[in-house]
Amino acid sequence: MMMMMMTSTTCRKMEGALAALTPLLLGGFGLMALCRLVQRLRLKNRVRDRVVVITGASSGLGRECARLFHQAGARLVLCGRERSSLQELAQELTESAHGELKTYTPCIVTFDLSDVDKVAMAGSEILRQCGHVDILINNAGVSYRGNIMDTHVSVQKQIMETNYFGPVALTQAILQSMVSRHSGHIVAISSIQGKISIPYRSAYSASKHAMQAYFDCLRAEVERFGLQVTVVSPGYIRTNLSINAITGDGSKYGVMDKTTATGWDPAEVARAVLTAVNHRQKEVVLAGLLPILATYIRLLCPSLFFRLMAARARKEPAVKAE
Ligand SMILES: NC(=O)C1=CN([C@@H]2O[C@H](COP(=O)(O)OP(=O)(O)OC[C@H]3O[C@@H](n4cnc5c(N)ncnc54)[C@H](OP(=O)(O)O)[C@@H]3O)[C@@H](O)[C@H]2O)C=CC1
Ligand SMILES: CCCCCCCCCCCCCCCC(=O)OCC(=O)COP(=O)(O)O
Repeated sequence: MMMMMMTSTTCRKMEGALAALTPLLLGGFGLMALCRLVQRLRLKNRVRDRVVVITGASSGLGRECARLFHQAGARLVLCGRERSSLQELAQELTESAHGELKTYTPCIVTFDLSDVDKVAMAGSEILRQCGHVDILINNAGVSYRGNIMDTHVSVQKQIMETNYFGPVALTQAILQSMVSRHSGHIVAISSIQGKISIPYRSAYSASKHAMQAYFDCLRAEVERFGLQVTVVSPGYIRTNLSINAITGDGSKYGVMDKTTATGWDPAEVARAVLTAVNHRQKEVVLAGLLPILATYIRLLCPSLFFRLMAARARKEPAVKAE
């Protein structure tokens, strides 16, 4: 009986508290919904009907960017080395259900980023086909696993050619047209490894540091022409990057690393790229607490960072066994 009384008293108290809280809760939810509505109304679509070139569109992050930018009404130019995988993607996009936005059949341009002459020709071909480029997303890239002592210089060059000189050559090929039109946005997909260097990634990290420096410089130089430059620095993303990575002797690494397998969803990173374009963000760092902390330690207390990295190098093998 005592128990029932207590329960019914508690229930009444709870009902009273709930009644008092309800307007507050409803007000809170209402306010949140209103904020979201305002945010959506404020969100500009700077992609609709625009010519958007995406390198490395055949897989991973590039593929997700292609899906998202296509849905947002972009006129896509899909780039990669293999026509068949890009054709398959173009077909998937063309056949996918559309919302109320007009969508376009993507164009395809194939070239190898490590051949700068071919890259320049591809840039001209893109301009010939589309007239101009509104947004260039330098996404394609290749990673590397190995220690410096056992890595052939040709491998160091190969990674720099694909990840740095390729994007530089493509940007250069399209830049003059953007400057003449006083309009254009160039996105560079770098990495958190463009900000900190970790052991056994020399070539990759160097290429991403170079990319960061080049595009920071470009941003400053082209601002007066009304052009935008965004550098995106993600942490691990769940793609085939580690499988496609090359080792010190140039062979394929071929392993899906745990860090990659448990990384960010590429669709989520693609959404951040779209938001960066729509909001004209100059820099986006998309990483967890530890990598971000590491970038601050590198900046504010380099000696600690060097000790941490040396300890990491001692602990980890250069190339993991399968
Ligand atoms: N996955 C991750 O953890 C992270 C990735 N990034 C960056 O994201 C970008 C996309 O990589 P991700 O999607 O993860 O990896 P994927 O390996 O899935 O995709 C890489 C893309 O780059 C293209 N590519 C590679 N080499 C060349 C070349 N020589 N010429 C032309 N295209 C080339 C590939 O196209 P194809 O082989 O069909 O020619 C492929 O479409 C890269 O710049 C990477 O550094 C940044 C941080 C973390
Ligand atoms: C006293 C405080 C201790 C704090 C410890 C901080 C040190 C943590 C080190 C963190 C290193 C993060 C590395 C992140 C690397 C990364 O996300 O790279 C993204 C990529 O580009 C992945 O390419 P990969 O080919 O390497 O898979």
